Amino acid sequence: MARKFLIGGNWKCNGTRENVAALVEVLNEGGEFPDNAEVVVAPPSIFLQTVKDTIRPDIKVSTQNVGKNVRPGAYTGELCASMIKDFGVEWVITGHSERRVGFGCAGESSDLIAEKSKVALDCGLNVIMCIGESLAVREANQTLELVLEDHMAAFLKTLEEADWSRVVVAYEPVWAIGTGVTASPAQAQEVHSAIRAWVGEKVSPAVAESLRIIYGGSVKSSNAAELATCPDIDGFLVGGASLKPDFVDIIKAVEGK
Ligand SMILES: O=C[C@H](O)COP(=O)(O)O
Repeated sequence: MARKFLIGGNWKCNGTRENVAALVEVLNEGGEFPDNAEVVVAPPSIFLQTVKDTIRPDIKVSTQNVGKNVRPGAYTGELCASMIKDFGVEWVITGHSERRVGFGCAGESSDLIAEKSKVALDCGLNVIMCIGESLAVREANQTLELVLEDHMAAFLKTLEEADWSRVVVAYEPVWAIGTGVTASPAQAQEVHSAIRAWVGEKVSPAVAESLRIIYGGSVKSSNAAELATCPDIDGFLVGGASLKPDFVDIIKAVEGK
């Protein structure tokens, strides 16, 4: 069965009330989306309510992170999985490289990210789990080692086979995020296909076949169509361009792919 493309817009820490409303309007007036595209946007938490209430029904909403605790409690600054579920949000993002690095604070480890992902899955949420290497790792020829044996291995250790049906893996090379440098289709395809083969071996061939592996890193409408022709690229996680009308063109770029 063909995998449906997942196109995610990660708004990161961007937006004012005014331009969030304007962005929602652009998306709402963006016309019909391709049948083979599923669209999710992840606004900053403070805008979740307004986006959820005003965005077109065929765009789902996601948080950009999730706490590791299932239940509400004394966790200042966190959103917990049961709270997100109760609020009616269906998706969460985990393990974005910006959270792994930590903005000058303690970053999130692969084990913590896997733990958070599992908690979210157990609460019935869908999870976009991010992985990806830095430029130094790529230049040292250690991309697959890091992505598979560290990032993916932590998920493997923590998730059960049934969990993978609500998982999307987002491969985001850190050197391509926000830099304008996109991985070439060949570079992205090489890693995506290695991830799928690894999942086939370590989890099951059926899970590997149905798993959506999306690419993130300077995706724009000008490169989306070509990336979408790669057999193991099942969509995109878009940062900068998801804040612009270009996001609608990225969604439409997967038409017929
Ligand atoms: O989550 C999205 C990625 O970090 C990609 O960001 P970017 O499209 O601005 O490069």
